[in-house]
Amino acid sequence: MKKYDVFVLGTGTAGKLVANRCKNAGLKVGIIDNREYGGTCSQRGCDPKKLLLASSEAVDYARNMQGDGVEGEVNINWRDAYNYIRRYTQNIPDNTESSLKENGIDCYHGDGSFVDEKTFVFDDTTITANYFVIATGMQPRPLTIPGADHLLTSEDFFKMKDVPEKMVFIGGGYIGMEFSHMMARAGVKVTIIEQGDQILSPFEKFVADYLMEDSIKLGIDIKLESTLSSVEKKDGRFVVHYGNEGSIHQITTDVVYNTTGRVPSTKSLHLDKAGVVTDQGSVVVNDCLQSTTNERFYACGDVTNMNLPLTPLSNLEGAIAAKNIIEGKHPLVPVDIPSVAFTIPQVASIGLNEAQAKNQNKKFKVLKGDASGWFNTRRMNAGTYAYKVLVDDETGMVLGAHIVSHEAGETINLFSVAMNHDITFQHLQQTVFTYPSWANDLKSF
Ligand SMILES: Cc1cc2nc3c(=O)[nH]c(=O)nc-3n(C[C@H](O)[C@H](O)[C@H](O)COP(=O)(O)OP(=O)(O)OC[C@H]3O[C@@H](n4cnc5c(N)ncnc54)[C@H](O)[C@@H]3O)c2cc1C
Ligand SMILES: NC(=O)c1ccc[n+]([C@@H]2O[C@H](COP(=O)([O-])OP(=O)(O)OC[C@H]3O[C@@H](n4cnc5c(N)ncnc54)[C@H](O)[C@@H]3O)[C@@H](O)[C@H]2O)c1
Repeated sequence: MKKYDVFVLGTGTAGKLVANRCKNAGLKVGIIDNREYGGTCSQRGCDPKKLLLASSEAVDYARNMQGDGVEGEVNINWRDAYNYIRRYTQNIPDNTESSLKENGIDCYHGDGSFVDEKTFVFDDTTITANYFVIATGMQPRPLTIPGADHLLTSEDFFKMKDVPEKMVFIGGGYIGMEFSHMMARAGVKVTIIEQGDQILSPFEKFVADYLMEDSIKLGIDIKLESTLSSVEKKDGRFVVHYGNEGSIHQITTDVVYNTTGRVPSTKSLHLDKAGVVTDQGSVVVNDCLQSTTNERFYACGDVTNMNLPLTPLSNLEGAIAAKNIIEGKHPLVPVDIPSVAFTIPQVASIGLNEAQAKNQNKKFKVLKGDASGWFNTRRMNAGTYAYKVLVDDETGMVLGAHIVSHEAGETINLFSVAMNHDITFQHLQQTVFTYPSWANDLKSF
């Protein structure tokens, strides 16, 4: 039997942060993970994805500049790119664990569950704690269609040593689109089967449509309003059956990735025995990130029912959960959250889209345009560049911004500063920026 002030489940972005903050405040802290330490973002999410993307970006840049200063064919060497991410990820588990231990946190490995409101058990160890923190994140959504066991996930993507000739992604969300763009640039014939009527459904249709057009030009075959029905293995390949407009179609391919979303990792924890209520697996928390049904429990990161599952939010929520455990009442103040899909071009967004602003009866003006001919894209033959910004008539504040461009993920951060610090769009436009730069383009929006 071990007793802690705080016991954290999960060693990803959120879990590590809570554990370290609580320990630094003088509390006795233990942490556990049921797999290697370090979590999703650094090992099987954002970071390895961006490392892989670096070669796609380099190739794309060089190809666009052919005949305008660059000559010679440039291609992606996937095996080298695979080794490149391995070199980055391989030390993360050990480094994460040793840094937690050096801070005086007790580190455990195991797959445990709750037996009552204050007791967690794994192997032959029993843990009691004043506070438990659930930071177990999410995992790929399992599908139940016939042949589901043939489907690979985003985790398998990062273990792929060589690229096949053909690939199918089920789901054209963040992961499906980001991976498709990398694969198409590596020479793979990609098909996306997406049940919705647009790709990247959380994004404003105006910018998602530009990406749709670019993706098609890149050679990606996108089947919208199409739902996967089954997958069968045939002669060492896979036949994907999907429904569209009432009939069933099929595609033969080498690999099929399930990129239909992610679900909270809470099933094996038996949170019900601890009196912690969940909603579709997500831990239901109040604005202090405390379980609404057991005050000994906090939750943060992807596993909560609070925010979008993104790394900056796992960080933010981890910090708030720690502050509440250490000091008491510190509610999470709602913030405007920027988000970007790392395709080429990138699609980025913050705040309300036009339909949402109308539904909320806002009075606003829409600044929208195609900037493909502007200097920033022209100088690198980068092609697509478009924006839509919603500005409140009364306050002059930005209600929402939506951009598709080579650097949309950076430009959107300027809107985040403005929206989160009450800077009007006019003041943003009046700011002096470097020239020529993407930030400076805001003056012409
Ligand atoms: C392919 C991909 C690309 C992404 N790209 C981006 C991006 O570019 N930008 C961005 O902001 N976000 C991105 N995300 C999302 C981002 O990775 C997550 O939001 C973030 O990692 C969540 O952090 P977390 O600490 O909440 O959970 P995690 O990092 O998932 O940590 C949860 C930890 O809990 C452990 N765990 C699970 N179950 C148990 C259990 N029963 N007992 C003990 N431990 C358990 C897990 O092993 C894991 O170590 C991406 C995700 C994926 C999959
Ligand atoms: N750049 C980033 O910030 C980034 C990158 C990757 C992941 N993420 C995070 O991870 C989360 C999960 O990403 P994701 O791409 O797995 O999920 P997602 O929710 O973004 O996309 C899933 C897509 O699959 C479609 N779909 C679901 N079931 C289907 C079916 N049976 N047949 C066909 N299509 C189907 C959905 O309509 C949706 O478009 C995201 O919500 C995001 O928060 C962020």
